[in-house]
Amino acid sequence: MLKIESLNTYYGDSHILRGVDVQVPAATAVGLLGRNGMGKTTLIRSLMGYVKPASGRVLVDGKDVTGWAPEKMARLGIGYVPEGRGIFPNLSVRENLVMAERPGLDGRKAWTFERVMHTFPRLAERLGHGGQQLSGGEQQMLSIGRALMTNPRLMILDEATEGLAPLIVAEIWRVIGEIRATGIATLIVDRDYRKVLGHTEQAVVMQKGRIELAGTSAALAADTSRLGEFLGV
Ligand SMILES: Nc1ncnc2c1ncn2[C@@H]1O[C@H](COP(=O)(O)OP(=O)(O)OP(=O)(O)O)[C@@H](O)[C@H]1O
Repeated sequence: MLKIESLNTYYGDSHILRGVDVQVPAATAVGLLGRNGMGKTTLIRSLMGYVKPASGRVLVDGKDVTGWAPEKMARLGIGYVPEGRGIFPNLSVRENLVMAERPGLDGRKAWTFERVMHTFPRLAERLGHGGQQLSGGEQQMLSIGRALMTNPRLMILDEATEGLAPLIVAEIWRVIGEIRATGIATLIVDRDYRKVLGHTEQAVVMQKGRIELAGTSAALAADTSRLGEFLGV
């Protein structure tokens, strides 16, 4: 459903993305791997409309949506959980969730407030708390919950487990598994390449703004020498 073709993005004079091609087929989980600073977040920000690519195309269901604003991309059914979380700190947990609620493009309401509560019991216990009163892990859950309330067809998760305690990290991976099982396509960035490869069907590895490796996650996981070369593991 998402196709990125020959994307080039600059920050000022710095050429960051250098002809990136990535596809996320419907209901498929794709991992985006690469060391720090290789361009993963820039790729996501370019496809979501936060940064304007200099050239190349972003296609959703074959339609050219390059340069569309983030709100318009969200209305196409793309849920984005940004690195560093995207919640409203001054609103309560309930308000953060309810304001995000909307049916999917096809009218589906698979994800409701009740279901998000069921998925994240911790949030259910803190409905009246303000976003800023939550722990880092709870904020991350709220950020994922907000994206799910939009009933997306594709979820983009950028470093959703970063800086969290092991138990919370395990909880987030469990939820990622649940999201996948409901047929939502996912694009997952995470430092834990084993977990990424274990939770995706396909993966790409970025190095200095280029896709250097791409294939099934199983094949990439088996090619430890090449993974080591690009991920430094
Ligand atoms: N707003 C910006 N202005 C200028 N350069 C930037 C900006 N954001 C990122 N960069 C640079 O672009 C390059 C790619 O960064 P990006 O954040 O996309 O990498 P990443 O693979 O997501 O890594 P990380 O895991 O560290 O976020 C880096 O060299 C970074 O320093």
